[in-house]
Amino acid sequence: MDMQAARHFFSQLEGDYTERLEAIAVEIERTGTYTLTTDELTEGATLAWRNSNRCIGRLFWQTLTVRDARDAETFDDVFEALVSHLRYATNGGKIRSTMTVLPNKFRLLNAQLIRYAAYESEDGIIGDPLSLTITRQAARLGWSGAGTAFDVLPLLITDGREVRLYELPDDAVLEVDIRHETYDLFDGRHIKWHAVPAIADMELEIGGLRFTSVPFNGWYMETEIGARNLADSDRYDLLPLVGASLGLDTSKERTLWRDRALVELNVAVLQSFERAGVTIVDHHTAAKQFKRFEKNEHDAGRDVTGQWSWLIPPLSPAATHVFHRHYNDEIVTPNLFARSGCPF
Ligand code: HEM
Ligand SMILES: N=C(Nc1cccc(CNC[C@@H]2CCCN2)c1)c1cccs1
Repeated sequence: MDMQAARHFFSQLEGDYTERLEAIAVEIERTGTYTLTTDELTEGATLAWRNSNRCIGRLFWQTLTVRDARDAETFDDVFEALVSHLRYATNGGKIRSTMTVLPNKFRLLNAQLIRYAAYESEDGIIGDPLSLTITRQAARLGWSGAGTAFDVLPLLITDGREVRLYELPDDAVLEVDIRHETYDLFDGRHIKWHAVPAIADMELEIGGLRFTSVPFNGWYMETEIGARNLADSDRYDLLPLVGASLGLDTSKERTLWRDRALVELNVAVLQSFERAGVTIVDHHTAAKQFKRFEKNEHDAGRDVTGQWSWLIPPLSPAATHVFHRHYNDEIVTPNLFARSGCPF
């Protein structure tokens, strides 16, 4: 552990940290590491969001709620913290951006707090193909779902020695029925999606310290659901069904039936979340908010870093300003990284 990384972090905070840095130097001398206060942890997590190059939602970086659960001792403490996180963040649909910092000793095998299970059947996969592995792991631990395409997976929590399985209570998992106000897009099939996206497989780095268990949520941009989760051929693959339900000529690409199906599927997602009173942002509004973020950062004398290929939305990217400018993809800390330790 080096003082250099600690000095870099504290130099970004308001105020004089000379004495604090001297105390940290002593702590590192004695223990090889140092401990952040809850306030320092909160500030660091907030800066990490501001530095997340792939995130289009950064205008609201100062609104993050950070819950310090580093005192969790048992598996039950961890589960309670996660359920409490989901209830607080969901807030009846008025979603609050939240991060819970757990002790590094505990880790979630789930990539997201809420994900749908996947089952292999003779006519293909039922549910979310991304969940095939975790569903098998849950089954090995005695879990069996109802077998529908939208079975919420249990949490798999490990302390490095054993894995324990916890079912989320229904009141911690808000879901939205996806229906178009004008068309029956799914030929009567019941399609839904969960309200809160909560990432559980990334690590937070602040001042040279790695926090390896920091589930965090925001709200969805509709394209994540309508242009990827429900549309990708290796996810729910609904475009052919939507195209047929709209009466489009799906026999050849040049009718652009796929593009028409995508637009109506994304309209249905926006209409459904709005009808349910659940926070969501469309990709045009999200891009305009990101433009305001760019201006705020410039006015604050800071350079914006970003990764163009992730910042452009998957639907009509060139209709947003993001597509038409370059971003410096330099990685600054504090930041959030994929679990493998590298940021990409
Ligand atoms: C508040 C509403 C938010 C919106 C609408 C939003 C939107 C997005 C979108 C659309 C992506 C790309 C995801 C993908 O394509 O898979 C993304 C990436 C990301 N966001 Fe945000 N975000 C929000 C809040 C947050 C918060 C609260 C954090 C953390 C404190 C955060 C950190 C990140 C990170 C680290 C990535 C990159 C993920 C990766 O590398 O896999 N975002 N965001
Ligand atoms: N709206 C969100 N979307 C988001 C953000 C970060 C990461 C992810 C998940 N990315 C991985 C998925 C799954 C494969 C490709 N995309 C989603 C948020 C999730 C947590 C806070 S905001």
